Amino acid sequence: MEKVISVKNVSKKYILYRNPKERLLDLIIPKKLGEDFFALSHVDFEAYKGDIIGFIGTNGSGKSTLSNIIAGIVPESSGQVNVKGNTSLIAVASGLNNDLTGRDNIELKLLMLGFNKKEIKELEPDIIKFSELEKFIDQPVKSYSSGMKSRLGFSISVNVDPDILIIDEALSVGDKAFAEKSLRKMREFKEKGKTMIFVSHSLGQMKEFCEKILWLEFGTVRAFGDVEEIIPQYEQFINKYKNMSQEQKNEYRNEIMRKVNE
Ligand SMILES: Nc1ncnc2c1ncn2[C@@H]1O[C@H](COP(=O)(O)OP(=O)(O)OP(=O)(O)O)[C@@H](O)[C@H]1O
Repeated sequence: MEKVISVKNVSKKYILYRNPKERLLDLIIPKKLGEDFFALSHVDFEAYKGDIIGFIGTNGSGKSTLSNIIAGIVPESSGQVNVKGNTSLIAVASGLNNDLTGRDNIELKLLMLGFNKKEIKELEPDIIKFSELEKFIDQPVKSYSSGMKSRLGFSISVNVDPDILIIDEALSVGDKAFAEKSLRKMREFKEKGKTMIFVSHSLGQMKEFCEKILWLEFGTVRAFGDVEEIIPQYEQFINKYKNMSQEQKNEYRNEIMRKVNE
């Protein structure tokens, strides 16, 4: 089996400032202002060609950060990331220019991906058809609902035939019919042996679609394994976690962070 994604000891640090003035001062005066915050800490993860992997974890656990790093949209602060082949990320808020029309966004994205004019003209009708945006395709994206944006992003990403497809919560907005159609398209990708990463809070979709699960917790890897093994453990954890008080949750978080930094 060919390894297509390798993430080794990856951390992502953000500096949290109390206000914009502090951020600006930090740029001008080399005095350390702001607080370090690790969205990811020492993450190891790998994927092989044809793997279909779900990322799960509570809010803020680092799923989108890791997806963005694998897609090459956000740089890691430390560690090594190797990705073989071209990736396409579908996220609700990803890569669309609000001032341009839907059609211009399609053309811009395809140009950036290296398609020539002729190829763009060939692909465009399929993308527009799949998006079901019809007469809205020549309206500026800022007038679109989040579901419409997601449809446009999804249609571009699946029609450019990427080697690795990363879908971050993009199926949770928009209507059921489009989500079904998108799932069908993803099943086609699965049959073609493409590698896919799927970020979702819907455990039903995860069970239906994924083979492996990466469970992230406060920016660290809690578990990585087969879907049948990890999802029940996660469900059990969630039931316990949601009944904890804020204090217990903080204590739990601190304990995990202590272990990671040992
Ligand atoms: N640009 C940024 N600056 C500062 N902190 C950030 C930035 N981007 C993300 N974070 C923080 O990093 C942490 C991980 O965020 P991320 O979006 O990866 O989590 P997630 O698991 O995808 O969450 P959710 O399920 O809510 O979408 C969060 O605490 C978030 O606030």
